Formats: sequence, structure tokens, C-alpha cells
Amino acid sequence: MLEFGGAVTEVSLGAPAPMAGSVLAIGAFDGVHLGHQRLIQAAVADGWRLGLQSVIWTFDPPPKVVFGRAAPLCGLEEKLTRIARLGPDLIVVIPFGPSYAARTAAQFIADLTRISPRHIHVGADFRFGARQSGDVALLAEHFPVTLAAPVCCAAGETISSTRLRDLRTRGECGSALMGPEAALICAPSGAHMTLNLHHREAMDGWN
Ligand SMILES: Cc1cc2nc3c(=O)[nH]c(=O)nc-3n(C[C@H](O)[C@H](O)[C@H](O)COP(=O)(O)O)c2cc1C
Ligand SMILES: Nc1ncnc2c1ncn2[C@@H]1O[C@H](COP(=O)(O)OP(=O)(O)OP(=O)(O)O)[C@@H](O)[C@H]1O
Repeated sequence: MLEFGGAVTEVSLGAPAPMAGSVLAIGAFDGVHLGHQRLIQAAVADGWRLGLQSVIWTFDPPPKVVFGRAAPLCGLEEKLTRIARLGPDLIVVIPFGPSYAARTAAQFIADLTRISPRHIHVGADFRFGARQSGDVALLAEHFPVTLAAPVCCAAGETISSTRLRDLRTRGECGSALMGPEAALICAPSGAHMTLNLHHREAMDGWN
């Protein structure tokens, strides 16, 4: 459980308990940059509007990191802290490794179904399932999907974790793309807060 300004965000490591209705945003969210924040805020706002739990469904480590295509921008604690500040009711953290990556698109849709999404927010390039076989068109066959408009920087370029990784390689922090609390990410390691994650035992539970 994480608390900011009186708002409480629960964290489920692994399969969440079944829910009767929810609003969802899904993604790796490495760095929780301004584009991610807009997506997450849209889900939180919809949750309020519809009277449903807002759920942020993410993966740890980010799939690109697991597949060796990127180095992570931040660790799980920083990511959870930055997401929780945006006020969702629940963050689902899927331990991402070879066995989860092998789940088919249909199995992933079944995973989502257990929390009864009434609305899902993703970007147009969202992919899921083994070998990235699922796309937003398939997702939209099963749930109402809202596609996020790309959030760009002042220079008009789309913000992405990839861009931030490139900036970091050049020794820049990219704080203008990170928004509030960028310092958390940009701080030297060791300055991170420690979370007490109570849900380690919930790592199993997939059918
Ligand atoms: C069940 C499942 C299986 C996945 N399998 C693969 C995979 O085989 N190869 C891959 O590169 N990414 C795989 N991914 C990662 C997705 O392509 C994608 O990175 C993830 O859904 C997060 O979306 P995002 O990258 O838009 O944040 C998988 C994702 C899910 C949910
Ligand atoms: N600038 C952005 N504006 C709106 N949505 C975004 C933006 N960047 C990412 N998203 C969306 O957020 C979700 C999570 O994205 P993801 O974690 O893959 O971030 P990313 O910045 O695209 O990462 P990477 O550069 O490593 O591919 C996806 O649905 C993606 O489409």
C-alpha cells in the first residue's frame, strides 16, 4: 500500500483478486514520463467519473529489458512511487519473465477479464502476448479501448522511454520529459525510498 496526500494505492504483485468492474491503463511505464502520466491520469479520471476502481497494469522488469533491448530507466520502487502519486486505486505488477512472456494474446485477455475492465487506456502501438501477437484491434474486440493521443515535448517530438534512454546515454536527465518528481529518477542511486511490499506471496495464481 502506498499513500500520497491521503490517497491510498494498493499494490498487487502478480495476479490481482477478481473485481466486478475497473478502468485500466496498461504498459511497461519505464520512467513514468509525461506520456505515461497522461495515460494513467486518463484512467484515474475515468475511474472517478464512472465510480470504478482505477487499475494500472504494469510489468517488472519492463519487457524490453527482459528481452535485452533496453536498460531500465528506473527500478520498481521509483516506478511505483511515481505512478501512485497520480492516484490510482491499484497497481498490478506482473513479474515479467519467460513464462509470462509465453502467454498467448488470448491468455492475456483472460488475465484482464478477471478484473472486468469497462474501459482500457493504451497507446496505439500497444502490443501483448507471445511474440507481441496481440494489438489494439484485438484488444478492442474484447473491451472498450481508448487510444491515448501522443504526448510530445516542446520541440514537437513524441516523448518515449527510448528517447529518455538516449538522453541518459548522452549524460542528460531529460527532466523536461519527466514532469513532477523527475528528481527521483535523476537522483544518484541510493537516494531512493524503500517500499514495503506485502504481496510477494501473490506471485502465483495464473491459470
Ligand atoms: C502476455 C504477454 C506476453 C508478451 N510476450 C512478449 C514477447 O514474446 N516478446 C516481446 O518482445 N514482448 C512481449 N510482451 C511485451 C509486450 O510486447 C509489451 O511490451 C507489453 O505489453 C507492454 O506494453 P508497452 O511496451 O506498450 O508498454 C508480452 C506482453 C504480454 C502482456
Ligand atoms: N508520449 C506518449 N504519449 C501517449 N502515450 C504514450 C506515450 N509514450 C508511451 N505511451 C503509451 O504508454 C503505454 C506504455 O508505453 P511504454 O511503456 O511502451 O512507453 P514508451 O515510452 O513507448 O517505451 P519505449 O520507448 O521503451 O517503447 C503504451 O500504451 C504507449 O502507447
